[in-house]
Amino acid sequence: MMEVRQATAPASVETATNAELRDRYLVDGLFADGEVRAVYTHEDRMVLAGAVPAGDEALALPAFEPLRAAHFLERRELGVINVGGPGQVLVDDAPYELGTLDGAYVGLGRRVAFRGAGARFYLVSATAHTDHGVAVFRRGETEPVELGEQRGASVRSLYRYVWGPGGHPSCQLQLGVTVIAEGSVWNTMPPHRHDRRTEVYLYTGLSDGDRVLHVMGEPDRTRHLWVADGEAVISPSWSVHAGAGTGSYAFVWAMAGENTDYGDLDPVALEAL
Ligand SMILES: O=C(O)C(=O)C[C@H](O)C(=O)CO
Repeated sequence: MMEVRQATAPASVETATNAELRDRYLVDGLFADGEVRAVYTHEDRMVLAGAVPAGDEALALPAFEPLRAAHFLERRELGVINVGGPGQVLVDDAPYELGTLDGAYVGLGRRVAFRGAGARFYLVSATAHTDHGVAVFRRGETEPVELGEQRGASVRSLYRYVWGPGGHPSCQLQLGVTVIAEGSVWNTMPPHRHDRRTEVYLYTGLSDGDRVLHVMGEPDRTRHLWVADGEAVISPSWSVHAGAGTGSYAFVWAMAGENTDYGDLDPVALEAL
């Protein structure tokens, strides 16, 4: 199943009802046992998906009809983060083991499937013009960038997996995981946007009763979304993206667009919000 969402204009956010905001920017219901569920957004043509293998069967990544392709990665590259228990990503039948919050990059042209009851694979894809191979990223072996401060309740560790020069090369995709420290609540504070890319956050590790208050929109007219575990938010290039959790959490960030320079972001001063 693949849902298609259109690109949106910044001014429409100010007057949108809560239901309209959620329909346009919140992605829920991605994870269902034995299925691959996907959303195609026309914002930089990113695809987000959840793949949940059940039993011992391999679960193949389908060539969803809206792609009009013989197979999913015919004209695309893929990032994978396992947000569940241990499992395998099969790339052209070769197995790669991924533990919780480990990641993988799969380049143009390859066939992908997933295996492992208990694993939950979050997938992000962008259009691609050349093959950048296959790579696995282990959170335990990745040196994080430490950000934030205790007085602002924003201490967090940012694990960069695919992030442009210095990281594994890609056509467009950038991908990583940020883990909020115990006792901190804020991600991406102070916030930013990046005019040259779309970014998507998938929140994970939240307990059932907790939520993240995710802030979006143009800096001087922000709105918010309440987001639960396993839900994602699409941030078009004009939108700030930041959030505060009511409990501990992590999130997967992924970007696609004009460049692969992680540092190409436009900071927004708190006074401008
Ligand atoms: O907590 C943070 O700060 C982030 O993780 C920021 C994201 O990586 C991001 O928004 C990159 O543009």
